[in-house]
Amino acid sequence: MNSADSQHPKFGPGDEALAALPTVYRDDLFAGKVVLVSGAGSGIGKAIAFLFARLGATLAICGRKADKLEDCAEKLRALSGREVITYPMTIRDPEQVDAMLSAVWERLGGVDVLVNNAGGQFAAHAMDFNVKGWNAVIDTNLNGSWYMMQGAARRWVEQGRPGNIVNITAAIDRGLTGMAHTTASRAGVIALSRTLAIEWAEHGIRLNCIGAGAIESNGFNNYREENVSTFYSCNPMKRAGDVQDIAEAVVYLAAPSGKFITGEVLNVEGGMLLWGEFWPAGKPDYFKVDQE
Ligand SMILES: CCCCCCCCCCC/C=C/C(=O)SCCNC(=O)CCNC(=O)[C@H](O)C(C)(C)COP(=O)(O)OP(=O)(O)OC[C@H]1O[C@@H](n2cnc3c(N)ncnc32)[C@H](O)[C@@H]1OP(=O)(O)O
Ligand SMILES: NC(=O)C1=CN([C@@H]2O[C@H](COP(=O)(O)OP(=O)(O)OC[C@H]3O[C@@H](n4cnc5c(N)ncnc54)[C@H](OP(=O)(O)O)[C@@H]3O)[C@@H](O)[C@H]2O)C=CC1
Repeated sequence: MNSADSQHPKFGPGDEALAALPTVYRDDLFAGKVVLVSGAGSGIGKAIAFLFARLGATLAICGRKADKLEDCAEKLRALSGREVITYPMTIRDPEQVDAMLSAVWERLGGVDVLVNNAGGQFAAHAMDFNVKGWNAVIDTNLNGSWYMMQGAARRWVEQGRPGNIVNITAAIDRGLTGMAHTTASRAGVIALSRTLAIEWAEHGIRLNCIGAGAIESNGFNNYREENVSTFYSCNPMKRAGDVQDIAEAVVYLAAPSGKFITGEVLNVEGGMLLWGEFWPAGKPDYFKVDQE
């Protein structure tokens, strides 16, 4: 997405709108804090970065595409007047993760909050997955998030300072048809976070997950139009969430409001776990009920 497109994306708010979205938080909540957001060049990650910048944080952002990151960083600098570090890399490569974390720690002296937002999947029925596709999703969402978590935690322990991790996952408790690979990877991140919340409590490290439902964002561009339309009716609210719903939930968990919360999953999904159908790869005939 180039700079012009980022003002008028097909899905979700443009940059100008993003910078002015209403928020319940006070504008110095993260003053003096450093926040690292992965996948912040677009969609939900960008909204998270914008909100933390508005709340006084210094941002470091990473993702694969340098141009998207730089475009986002320019807007963040204009918004906050503070330094913003960009680091193009893939979270799938542990060496690139390590190099990025070292660079951020060196430039900013450390990080207070890590938001593991980078990730994704493709919509397909599980019978049709090939090995490469399965591995790509697991490697990105599960392994990538793990490298980031361990790398940050090691540095926090070394420095003797507390840390805070929020992982963006999906609302998977009822399964997600057409996304079996992502449910496996997100369940892995959730189980990992619960376990690490115990192991790393002695170091003052808190870890929590957001279970996102259908959130209107740049990510919708990866799905066929006829399937995207179902994302707006897959919950009792019969609408998609917006990127600020996730950004504000992340801030709630990362701020002092979340100081007694760890190992938790906060589902932000408009009630989708109670009711609704979601068919990102199309509805199989088996589930089609004749309407009389
Ligand atoms: C019960 C009610 C439930 C309601 C639920 C609501 C729940 C929430 C979910 C809402 C919708 C979800 C939204 C989002 O998550 S938005 C999106 C986030 N962004 C993305 O997903 C980014 C786009 N995806 C990717 O980047 C890729 O999918 C991937 C993660 C796999 C990374 O791929 P990469 O580009 O790095 O490529 P690789 O070379 O490593 O691997 C590509 C291989 O992957 C396979 N593949 C890719 N696409 C498809 C496809 N469409 N069908 C089948 N297989 C696919 C394939 O093996 C690729 O290899 P080849 O290219 O060599 O064939
Ligand atoms: N939108 C929704 O309804 C939902 C989204 N989610 C999850 O929320 C997160 C954000 O998604 P969303 O904003 O919607 O979609 P986007 O596709 O806009 O965001 C995904 C981000 O992840 C980055 N990314 C992907 N792979 C890698 C990698 N290997 N290394 C580094 N960065 C990577 C991308 O950056 P780049 O292009 O530079 O690689 C991109 O900025 C994802 O994990 C997504 O699966 C979960 C449930 C629902």
